[in-house]
Order: sequence, then C-alpha cells, then structure tokens
Amino acid sequence: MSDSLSTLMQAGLLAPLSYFFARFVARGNAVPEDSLLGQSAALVSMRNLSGDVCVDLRQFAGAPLFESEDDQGIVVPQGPSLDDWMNGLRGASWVGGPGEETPLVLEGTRLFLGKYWSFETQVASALIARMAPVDGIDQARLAEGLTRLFPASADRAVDWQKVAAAIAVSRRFAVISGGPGTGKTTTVVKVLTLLLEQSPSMRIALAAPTGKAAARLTEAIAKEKVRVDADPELLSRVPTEAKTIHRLLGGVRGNRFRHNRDNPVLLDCLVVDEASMIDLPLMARLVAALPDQTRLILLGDRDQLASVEAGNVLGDITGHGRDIGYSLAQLQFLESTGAAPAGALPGELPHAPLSSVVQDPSITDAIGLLRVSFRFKSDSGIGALARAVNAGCGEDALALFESGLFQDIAWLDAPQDQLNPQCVDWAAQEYTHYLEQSDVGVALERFEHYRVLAAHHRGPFGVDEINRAIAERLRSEKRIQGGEDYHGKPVMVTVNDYEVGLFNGDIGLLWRDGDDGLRAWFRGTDGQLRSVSARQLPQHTCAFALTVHKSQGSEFDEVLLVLPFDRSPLLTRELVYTGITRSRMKLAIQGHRGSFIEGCRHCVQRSSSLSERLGWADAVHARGPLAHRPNNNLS
Ligand SMILES: Nc1ncnc2c1ncn2[C@@H]1O[C@H](COP(=O)(O)OP(=O)(O)OP(=O)(O)O)[C@@H](O)[C@H]1O
Repeated sequence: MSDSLSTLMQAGLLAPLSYFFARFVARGNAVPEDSLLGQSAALVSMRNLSGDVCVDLRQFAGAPLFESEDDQGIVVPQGPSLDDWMNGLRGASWVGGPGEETPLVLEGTRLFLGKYWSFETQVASALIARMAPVDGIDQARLAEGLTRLFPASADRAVDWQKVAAAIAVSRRFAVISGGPGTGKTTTVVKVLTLLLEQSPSMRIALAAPTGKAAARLTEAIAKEKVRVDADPELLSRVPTEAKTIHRLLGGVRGNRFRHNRDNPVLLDCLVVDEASMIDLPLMARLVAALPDQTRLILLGDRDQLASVEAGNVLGDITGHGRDIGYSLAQLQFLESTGAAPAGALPGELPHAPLSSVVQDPSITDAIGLLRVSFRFKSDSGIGALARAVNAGCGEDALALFESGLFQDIAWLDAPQDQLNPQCVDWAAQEYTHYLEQSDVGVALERFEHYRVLAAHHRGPFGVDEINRAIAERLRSEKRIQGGEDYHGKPVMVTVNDYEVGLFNGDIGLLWRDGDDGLRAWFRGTDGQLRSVSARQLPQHTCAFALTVHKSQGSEFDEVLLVLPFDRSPLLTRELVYTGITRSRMKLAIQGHRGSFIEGCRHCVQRSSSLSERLGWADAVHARGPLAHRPNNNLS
C-alpha cells in the first residue's frame, strides 16, 4: 500500500500545486484523490513543473511515479500496467481525447495537461502551415545575390552559411542553428538582404526572448549591416533594433498578450534569436500572434540548455542533435541556385536512409546547420572543450586541461564543501575593474566582461553563496561599502514589470547619482542608458554570480564556471556546454572530475510529441553518448 498524495506533499516529494491539481481533478470526477486518476494528475503536473510537456505512460507503467530518497520511509505509488492505466483513464470524464477541452488529454500513450496539449498542437500546426517552399521566388535573382554575398572560398568547401541562407529565403519557416561564432547573425543579415531584394516592401522585425539577447542582436545586426555588399537604401530597411518577444507581443493585458490570434502582429518576416530559450507556452503565443503568411526564422544553438519552463522547442524542431539530410527536391533547389556544389550536400545520410530519420523531410529541409566557428580557431581550448563536452566525452574534456596546449582554459578542483579560494580571488580581482570606474555607462560595459556562473542557486557551490563570498571579499578590500544596497552592487531583475519596463533577467548596477542617492542603471535594447530609483527597482537579486540558465543569451570575455561537487540532476551535458560557450576568451571551471564526467554523459530529456508532430521519426529524445553523433559546430 503506497502513501497518500497528501503525505507525499508533506514529505516534499509532491509540489503543493500538483497535489491541489490532483485533488481538483479527482473531485471533478467524484473519485478519491488517491485514485488512479488523482495520481495520474499529480504525476503529469509534477513532470510539467520539471520541464516535460507530457508523460509517456509507457515510462511509468510498473515504475514509481515520484522520486524519493531511500531513507525517507515513504512508499511512493507505482504506475499500473499500461493496459489497466489506459483503460482506467479512458473512463474518466475529465480526461479527454485530442481536441477535447478537458483538464487532462490522453493521446496515444501520452498524457498531457489539457493546456499544454493545446500549446503543442498550436505550435506544430503553425509550423506545418509554413513548411512548404514559398512560391514565386525569383531564382535567378536569388542565385546572383547568393554569389555576391557569399563569395566562393578557394578550397570550394560547402559554405554552410550560404546553404542556410538559401533555405531561409525559400521557406516561410526556417531554423538557422549553430554554436557560438558560427555566423548566425552574419547569415541572417544576408538573408534579410536577399529577402528585400526579392520583395523590397517586406515588413521585418527582430526579436529575442530576453532584453540582453535583444540588445546583443541589435548590436550584432548593426555591425554586420555595414559589411554587406548590397544597395544601401535596401539595407536601411533591415530593422536596427531587436525587441523582446514580450514587447513585440505588446505586453500583457490581464493574462493575455495584446497581440494574439484576434489582433495579430502585422509583419511579413520575423527573426527570433536565442530560440533555445523559448518555452512551449511562449512559442504558442508567438505563433498565434503571427498571420500564417508571416515568415518565421529562428536562430539559436540547438545544443544549448532547453528553456527554463516546460518544453524543448528548438531541440524538438531540430531533431535533438541528429544529422540533417535533405530531400531530393531541396537538394535540386540548393544546387540550382548555386547554394551548394552538385553532390556536396547530405541527402540520404551516410549511416541511415532519410526515411528512417524523418517521416516527412519538410522538417529537415527547413533547417540550416552552421558547422564552422569563426570565433574559436583550432588553438582555442574553449572550442575544443565545447566539442568534447558536446560529444559526451568528459574524459577527453578533462584531458584538454592537462594537455598544456591551451592557454585559455583552466581547471580548479573543488574542495568538498566550499569554494576553491582561487575562485573568489579571481572574481574579486576581475570585479574590481568595473568598481574603479567613475562613469556608470563605462562601469556597466566593464561589468559585462566577466561573470561567475553556477549550476545551482543554493548550497556551497550555488549562486547565493558565491554572491555572498564575493561581496564579503570586496567589502574587506574596501571596494564596496554599505549594507544590503551599495554603490556598485550588480542586480538582476527576477520578475517582469511592465510598468517600470524592466524584465526578468535584466542586469544593471546600483550607482550613486550625486546627492540623489542610489539609482539602478540598465542599458536598454536600443543601447541607451536608463535608470530607475532603487525604490522602483522590481524584485531582484545580486548578480556577481548567475545560474547558467540565467546566462543564456549573454556572452562574456571571461567566465568562471562553478559546478557542483556531487552528482546532480542539474549537471547535464547541455548545462556544461552552455556554461562553457558563454565565454569568448578565457574560462576556468571549478568542479569534481567524476561528477563532471557523469554530467557530460547525461543529456536533458524532456517528454513531448512536438518532434513527431513535425515529422521526425519516432521519439528522438534518447540523446545518450551512443545516439548522439559528435557535431562539427565548433570546429
Ligand atoms: N563567413 C565568415 N567568414 C569570416 N568571418 C565570419 C564569417 N561569418 C561570420 N564571421 C565572423 O565571426 C564572428 C561571429 O559571427 P556572428 O556574430 O554572426 O556569429 P553568431 O553565430 O551570431 O555568434 P553568437 O555566438 O554571438 O550568437 C563575427 O565577427 C563575424 O564577423
């Protein structure tokens, strides 16, 4: 006999939200909360809070439904056999089939929260509606533009940027994915140029999930625009400013965005950067607010961490690290426009016929993978490290630190229960540079050069403790003075405040403004400085150290990555890869060697059916070291 859901909640094994949802569903069906229905509702809600979009009952049939520690003395309920489970749920009035508006939806063996089933199907149908190639492309003009903007290299190797550009111009939905410095922004500026050459009146917008990412996109687009060989008048129509997705959608009114299906954003083309950070609900709201004829181009690194909230939208769209092969029609198009030399691109993949990878090649036909990093050359330890981690080889990654070949990477062994003192030394030394500035604009810019990142919030290697240790050191060196709020304190906003215009993840500095006291200063997506009084500052935390999750969309010259000593579910290949690739020039990792190797083996797996809805064959979530082919993104 297993313990009740309420006991599980009291023991901290079940979130209160999941318990009350289970109770609500059970009462709605007039059954006890510890019935199969109540337990199933609690399971789906709990898994959703951990990032899954649905629960595949096959994974839980005959297995414990919730995680527990052996020493807790709690008996966790087990899933029944698959047949009994499916039959039991089919009889419940609050469990509907696909399309029914019920709190739970059962589709095949997958059980969804009704809302998430709707989000997933909305995203799938919006992307599928854009999957076919666009009619009426002037191929001669496109071929001329591709030749002009992507001059042939001497070695006649495939120019993956050119391939991705041809794909993005010819389709209403495209993804351009690549690791850091592979030229996503460079390519998209050329894509927009080619689109404007096809259709000069095209209305284009740029967006990103966070203010930081939008500011970086704005800056990168401005830099690339001046290098493009095209009519300056046409180029002036490429937008100069990227908005956050929240701002593009017009901010929240009540619990809805101002732009939605009934009041769409009127655009011909939307480019969204850092797409790996977009969770399923936000993606659903974004596509709902776009008319079907609006082109959507997603940029991102498919190997990065999935979004904080449920779903792994970019991973699902791009096949979770699988190789990409193109259909015959796509190969013919790419060759006829000169995007790739005849016979150079993968159609049927060397290790498998395309039909075993995708049920419908339209999905791979929409993806351009950038495979060469222009940032990390062959002497870059960061590049080599990212490649080894991405291939799941923690041992190889550790060997790079000891090889003596690379000056830009360093490993620090973690003492079991405290930070390595060298970490605090380095951080205090680096942060002194911005604290020495008199101008807040310069200080903000200087602050962005260096960052400490960690996997966890709490514990000896969590951001809370690291922030405390760094502040204490800087205080002892008289670099900062004062209590909770002080001149020079870095702050990160942790909520969206539409009134004040500051959003979750925005980073600024508290800075004394003459006699007016402390104000919090931020740089907007347009590059302009703005400040709010310390009193107006929405809920925030200290930001000497950030979680790797929060650092997505940012890059720094130098990074100290603090990994936990013990194995942890958070320590995954994607987390380590994302942490490493936040650094442009210099990286130090503090960690435990065994946990690091384990972490590199372990991939984030989130249950959803989006990849299958989009045409990928079977569930491709298993991305273990064997299933994953090393990619060349960072060569
Ligand atoms: N084909 C190319 N040849 C030479 N340099 C290039 C090429 N493409 C891009 N670069 C340079 O590489 C650098 C990175 O390019 P870009 O910013 O477009 O990459 P990204 O993938 O958007 O990077 P990020 O990781 O910052 O998102 C830039 O300095 C850019 O000018």
